[in-house]
Amino acid sequence: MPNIMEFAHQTNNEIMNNSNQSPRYTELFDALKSIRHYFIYAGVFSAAVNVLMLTPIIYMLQVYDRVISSGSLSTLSMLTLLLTFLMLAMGGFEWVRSMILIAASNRIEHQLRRRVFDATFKNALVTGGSGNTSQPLNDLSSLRQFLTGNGLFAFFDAPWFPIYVAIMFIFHPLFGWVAILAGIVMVILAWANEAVTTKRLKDANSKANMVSSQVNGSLRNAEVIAAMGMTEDIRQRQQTQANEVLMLQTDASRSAGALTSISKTFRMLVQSLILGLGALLALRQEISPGMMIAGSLLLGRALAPIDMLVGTWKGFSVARAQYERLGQLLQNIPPEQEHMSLPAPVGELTLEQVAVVPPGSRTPVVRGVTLAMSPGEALGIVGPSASGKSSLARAILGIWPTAGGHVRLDGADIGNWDRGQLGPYLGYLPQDIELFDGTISENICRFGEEDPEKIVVAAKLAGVHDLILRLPDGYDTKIGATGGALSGGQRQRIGLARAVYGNPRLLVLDEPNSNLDDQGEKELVAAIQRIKSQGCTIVVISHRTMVLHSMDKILVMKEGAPVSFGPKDQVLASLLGQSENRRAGNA
Ligand SMILES: Nc1ncnc2c1ncn2[C@@H]1O[C@H](COP(=O)(O)OP(=O)(O)OP(=O)(O)O)[C@@H](O)[C@H]1O
Repeated sequence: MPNIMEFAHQTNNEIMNNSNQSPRYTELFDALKSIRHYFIYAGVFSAAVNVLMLTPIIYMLQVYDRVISSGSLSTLSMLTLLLTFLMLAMGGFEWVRSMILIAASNRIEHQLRRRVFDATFKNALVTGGSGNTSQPLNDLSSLRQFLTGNGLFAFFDAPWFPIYVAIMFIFHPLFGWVAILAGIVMVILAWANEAVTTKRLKDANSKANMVSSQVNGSLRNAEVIAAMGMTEDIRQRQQTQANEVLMLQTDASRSAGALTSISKTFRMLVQSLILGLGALLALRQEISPGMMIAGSLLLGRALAPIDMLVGTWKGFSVARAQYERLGQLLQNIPPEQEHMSLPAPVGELTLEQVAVVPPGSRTPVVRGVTLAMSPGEALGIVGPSASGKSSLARAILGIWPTAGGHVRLDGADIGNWDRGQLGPYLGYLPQDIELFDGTISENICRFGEEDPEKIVVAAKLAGVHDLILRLPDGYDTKIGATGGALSGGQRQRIGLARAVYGNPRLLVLDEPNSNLDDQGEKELVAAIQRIKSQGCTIVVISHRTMVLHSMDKILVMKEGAPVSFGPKDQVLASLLGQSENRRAGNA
């Protein structure tokens, strides 16, 4: 079946490795473009701030060259009044500028949060586990914070460098040349800073993220680790990687720290030297004493943003890496296409030559499954371990795309349904039942709007109502992410209540009885009968015969392919016959 391999190849290349394409990050760029007016306003206020920053210099020039020589107190008081007013205005403009940037950052977060959230989840699905990280959401909030941080102001102020230099040229050409030279040296220092830190910081960050997700994974399995005395080995593994992060970060911080010190020292030195140059020119009567001091102040002003750029380069590099990671994610995971709204499904399930390739893999694990189920019918899937049962269940639910053939619900390909619209009509109890942090009722109603009546109906349908009432806080009992105060069997049964919440039309149960005793299994069979009688199509993966006897049809899987499919009695009889033949052969 060559088309399966092609699909797998395409899946890997197109979905996973779009990173090979030239990075354009159109979506992220467009989002930033949509808030450009905020940056324009911030630029206008920056211009006003930068013009007003000349006020103290002009004031000083006037005081030196006019007030001191004329001894006019009224001129001094007028100038001082004007200075106070303009400085207050400058402070106000600076405040407005930072408010504008805060508004811009809130806007970008609102605009992208939902999309990044969806992409983060879809990424976890399509990468088959390697992309299970909340990093994109952290990246978004850090990027937003950078947009409001001080570092960004440097980018607004830096373009004013030529204007300050032009004024210095007017004072004296030598002043201008010194400023240009100093600016060039500072830019070289900033560039060197970038060159030595960026790669190290990027490596350190991705390693740090890996370490943190490994630690989270270890914490989730704390019991296994403690029981088998693995703490020391896990700690050492974590420590080795944490040391690498530390080394990379230390290296980057050391180089950045050295270059920042050099840059600061250089700026202070040049500022003093220009004062000396000014004194020389004043002695030669080429400039006034006021200009001598104004020159030094102007140089300080012109170089300040460049100095700030050097200081914030680290933050800028981190923000750029975040921008690239986010851009890459949004590029790899395009927004969900709008699907046409379909009428509520009745539960007609058809599989046509279905083939499945796990995300991130190239090998098909299910091939050629064809079957049809009517509403209210139950299908049992049996087969040895790793025969593709759970993979087929995921394809039936549309969590994994089919690599060949079609899974149809009410005639429409499961992939063409709008997930938001379809979700309430589907119920799923996976093999590893994950309950979420919250109360039992929140878990049962899938964290949607709590409807006590529907919650109790679901609990009764799943046969767990009495069990829940016996718990200390009943439906309000808090359970942690790992199931908290519940036993394995209780978790499984509450998972079943969550799956049947809202009267779904298609219910997929992956080994729902793995943690149940005989009594629990009897209750499960009764629950399946109740759910069936409501017209829900049920797919159950199970090894146990008690559950299989309550099914209508059975599919037997082996090594990813269907071995037989048909009415329960017929398939079970043939399975029984086969195993008796084997036993007779062995005897
Ligand atoms: N995320 C994945 N990425 C790659 N391969 C996978 C993934 N999940 C499952 N597989 C492979 O698919 C094959 C079928 O696995 P699946 O879980 O569907 O089997 P199963 O019949 O449900 O097994 P069991 O009865 O043990 O639960 C296995 O060989 C497994 O290694």
